[in-house]
Amino acid sequence: MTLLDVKNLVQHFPTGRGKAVQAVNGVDFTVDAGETLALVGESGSGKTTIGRCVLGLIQPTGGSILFHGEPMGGRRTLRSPELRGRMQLVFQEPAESLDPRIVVGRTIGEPMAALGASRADREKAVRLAAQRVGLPERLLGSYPAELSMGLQQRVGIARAVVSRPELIVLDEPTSALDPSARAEIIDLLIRLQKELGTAYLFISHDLSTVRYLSHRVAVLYLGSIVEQGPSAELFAAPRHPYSVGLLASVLLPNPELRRESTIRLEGEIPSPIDLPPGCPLEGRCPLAIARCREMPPVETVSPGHTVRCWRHADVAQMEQAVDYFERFQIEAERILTPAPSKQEEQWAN
Ligand SMILES: Nc1ncnc2c1ncn2[C@@H]1O[C@H](COP(=O)(O)OP(=O)(O)OP(=O)(O)O)[C@@H](O)[C@H]1O
Repeated sequence: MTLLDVKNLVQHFPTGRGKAVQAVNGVDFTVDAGETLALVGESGSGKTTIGRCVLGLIQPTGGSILFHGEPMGGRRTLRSPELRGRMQLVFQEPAESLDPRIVVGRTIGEPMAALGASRADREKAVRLAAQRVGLPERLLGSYPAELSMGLQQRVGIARAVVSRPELIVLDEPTSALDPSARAEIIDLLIRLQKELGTAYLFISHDLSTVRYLSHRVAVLYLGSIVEQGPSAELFAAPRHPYSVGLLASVLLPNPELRRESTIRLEGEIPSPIDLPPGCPLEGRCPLAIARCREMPPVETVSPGHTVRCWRHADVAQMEQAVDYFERFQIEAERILTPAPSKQEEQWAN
């Protein structure tokens, strides 16, 4: 069942000099009940802006966002009475999203209070949510500053799941965490999705976590989705030069896995105020031809997989030999598996 249907979404922010930051430029995607769609891209590619539009927090310049077939925006936001508790948000910085003066048990219960739950129901829901996210009950009376960053993020997630929402927008939920807390939070999010059937819109620039969590991936560049497809397919055989560049850049730090990438992106990202008339990647793409400079690429669609690139057939051919999927598996495991502690090492020997 389609939960969220985003069509031709456009978000431009006027700069005051007759120009505008073209943050989102005609984006289409859907999210089904219970699935995870990852929005990936470098800083400034428009991920957070899309998340804010989806939750009705900003009014898009154009296009439509349907949640259960009804448009978002105007008075219909995640806080409107009809949608309260059905959509939630988890932020990147747990400390900033929690009120330092309020004990975490009360913070977790906020969505239930907004729904008008009785005190007894609220307390029951808070205990259940804390249990679900692995937050010991004795910590419910603590203040955020008394908890580690990983536990603070568990509080943020408990607050998001307490009302059993259908959709959670997760905005870089693990990027502020150390590797071991990150791995735990990823496992937790996967488990919660299985238990509760919640859909996730997972915003991230970190491809190694995206690979673990998402069913489908949409790759954003300068406010456009350049490639979108099933996660396994996109990681195994990316079809857009930008996706290849992103994947290769994650693998580059590890010399064991490094391979001379066939496609390297160099040069400056154009300004979102002055986007080029053709493909926005043209100036950085080693495969670019005259047509790329002159005309924006049309979207090529094969079942479940879209790509916007005039050279996509050549990319597919060039990248066939690279098993990114296998390389990612190894690299993601290396990144996500915490090094054993000194004590563990002593026990092992
Ligand atoms: N309120 C605003 N006014 C003007 N420009 C904005 C506003 N919000 C975002 N932008 C611009 O829109 C573009 C997209 O920003 P956005 O925060 O959505 O990107 P992002 O991919 O989420 O980046 P990051 O990973 O750094 O959060 C950027 O150029 C940003 O400067």
